[in-house]
Amino acid sequence: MLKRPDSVQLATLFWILEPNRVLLGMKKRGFGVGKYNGFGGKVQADETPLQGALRELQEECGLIPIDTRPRGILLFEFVEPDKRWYLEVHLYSATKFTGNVTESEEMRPEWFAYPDVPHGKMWEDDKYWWPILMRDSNFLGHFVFDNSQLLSRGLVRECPSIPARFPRPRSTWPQGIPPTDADVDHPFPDPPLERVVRCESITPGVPTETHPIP
Ligand SMILES: Nc1nc2c([nH]c(=O)n2[C@H]2C[C@H](O)[C@@H](COP(=O)(O)OP(=O)(O)OP(=O)(O)O)O2)c(=O)[nH]1
Repeated sequence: MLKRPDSVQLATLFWILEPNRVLLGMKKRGFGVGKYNGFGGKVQADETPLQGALRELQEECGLIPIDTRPRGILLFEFVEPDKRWYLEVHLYSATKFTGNVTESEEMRPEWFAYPDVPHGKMWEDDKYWWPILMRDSNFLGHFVFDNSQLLSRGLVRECPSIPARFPRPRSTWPQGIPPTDADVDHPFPDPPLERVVRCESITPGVPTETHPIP
């Protein structure tokens, strides 16, 4: 029997989306090493997610964004044999920036034309929300990873406005108790939401279609 979850870590992801190309970073060390991703990392205790996102972007690739927009929150749930823990990742994007693209100890930046984005070398959940990012909309997502790495199920919802924190069905957020096993199957608030995409019962390693639900 799993223990109650005891850990929620805030993190960020910043996407530099020019009209014809996106700047990705190849993670050179640590969690997700070898994968291409946006730029980001853990939010520090004295920071808001936006402050953390701006700091991480500059540290990892040297850029200062001009037209920053919040784009979504992803709640990643990692289920391990004796515990489960959560990463609440706040996503931002910008199309304009100042500074020069610079490689850092953590990330090797590289521009990709949109048709060439290396989805096979990115986190497995990304393909479920990437289309929403690409059509300039926003989203909330909840993904469960077994043994920290294998995506086992998830749910993404396109939604026009992004709340300050990932919404919970109970009013205990943000001070209170992380979700129980029962809560995490229904992590979203009631509508209004424009579109739901489910990717449940994923067979590890097998690409699964997303299913828009009208
Ligand atoms: N696109 C995508 N990004 C993810 C997924 N899971 C996941 O942790 N990330 C991102 C969110 C964060 O930007 C990063 C995790 O933070 P981190 O642990 O790498 O932080 P860090 O190495 O920068 O460490 P630090 O500098 O904050 O100490 O990876 C995922 O499934 N998809």
